[in-house]
Amino acid sequence: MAEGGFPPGFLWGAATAAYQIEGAVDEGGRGESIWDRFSHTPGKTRDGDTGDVACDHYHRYRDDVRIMRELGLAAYRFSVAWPRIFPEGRGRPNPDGVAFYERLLDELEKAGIQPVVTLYHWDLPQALQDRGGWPHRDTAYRFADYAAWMFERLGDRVPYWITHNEPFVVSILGHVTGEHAPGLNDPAAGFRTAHHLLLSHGLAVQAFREGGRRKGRIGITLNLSPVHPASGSPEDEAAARRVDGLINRWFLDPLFRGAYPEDMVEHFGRLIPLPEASEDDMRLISQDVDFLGVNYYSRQVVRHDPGELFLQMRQIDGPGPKTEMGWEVYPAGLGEILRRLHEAYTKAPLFVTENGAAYPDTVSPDGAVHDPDRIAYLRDHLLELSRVIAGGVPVQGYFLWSLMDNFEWAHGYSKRFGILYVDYPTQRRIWKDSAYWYRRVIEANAVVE
Ligand SMILES: OC[C@@H]1[C@@H](O)[C@H](O)[C@@H](O)c2nc(CNc3ccccc3)cn21
Repeated sequence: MAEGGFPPGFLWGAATAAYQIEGAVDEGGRGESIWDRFSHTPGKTRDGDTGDVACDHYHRYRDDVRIMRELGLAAYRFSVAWPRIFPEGRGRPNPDGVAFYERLLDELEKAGIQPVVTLYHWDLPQALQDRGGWPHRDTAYRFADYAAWMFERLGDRVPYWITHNEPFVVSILGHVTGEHAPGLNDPAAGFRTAHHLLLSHGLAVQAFREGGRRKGRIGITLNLSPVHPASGSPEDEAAARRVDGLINRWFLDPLFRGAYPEDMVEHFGRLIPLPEASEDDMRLISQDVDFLGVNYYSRQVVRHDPGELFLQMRQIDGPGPKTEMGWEVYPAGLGEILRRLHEAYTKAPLFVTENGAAYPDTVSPDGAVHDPDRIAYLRDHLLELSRVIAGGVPVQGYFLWSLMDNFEWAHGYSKRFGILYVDYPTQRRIWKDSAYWYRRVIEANAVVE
């Protein structure tokens, strides 16, 4: 392949998530989620922003799919809101809830766009949180019931299933730092959550396999980052290894090696009561997946800090340019993490299930949205991806985060990741320059200027 080129059939897509774009939180029989409760809790999100309306995608999905078709997307990654299917998280399914996703699948099918469905992108039914949430082992079995029901109902129409989006973020930001729903500060609950998310993934994979002949493929999506020491000192190298041990290896090792990383079990075991990891659990967790989804945004740079309780480290800014999130633009990190996965963890196909950047986009007097920094970010990461694939790593698709500006969790609507600008008061979608550029990349199946 020429420099910047991609293999024939490479799957070009864009990604979103239910709570970030759908809105209509009280329509169609949807139950409350932990993000409804969290975002309506004063002080938890910027300016008190909530997903009540978001991008109103619940009502505008036909127009949004039309734009996806005009972009030339081959695939669209979205998540199903569990509380739309099971408003109480369990029991009787809600026909209006699944009907929305069937309508969305109809539009995608008409547009020739393959659906990539994430079953859990952070919006746990509040009713399950009230019964203990992810720290409670029973929630893993409720997720498996939800997943099995979805496989039965939509399995013939969905070629790619992703069980979870970023168990690290759900565990740590939701249950240790408290920046995300349900907003806990309880490390022991965080590690129980991590184990139950992985267990629920394994139970779902088992249900998927037991469902007999299945046309689709199933995997999981992890946020993965290379972790570099701030200096070559032994202390900084060790700090980087510890951070790598939590962000990356705490999830990769159970999934692909059937055990938690020994060094980190030793490290955290001294600080926190860790959950029992039975052989049966680890066998379920480490079943083969058909693919691994990788969300990549940036690298981490860390130095030793003996005063920090959890990992004795301090994250520092890398020298590169920063996006609006304060994340360093570091395209080489995408190649580093993908090559490491292929060499050290799995020969399974990989997908970049999220990559993108937030910048302070504005609508120019001419009505256009000029976002050269985003185009540069995407171009550099796609050039890196092209080189990785040319080097033999089986990356089969790329999903840009995000199709449209949306509710950026605790940052509310203050951060814009979309290639479509959303004018929230009117809900107009305005193509940014990066949308026109991405359409040209897809048409060429190669990076363009
Ligand atoms: O922040 C941008 C996106 C977010 O909108 C997606 O819902 C989520 O899947 C997502 N994950 C990351 C990268 N991981 C991460 C790490 C620490 C804090 C927050 C996100 C970025 N993003």
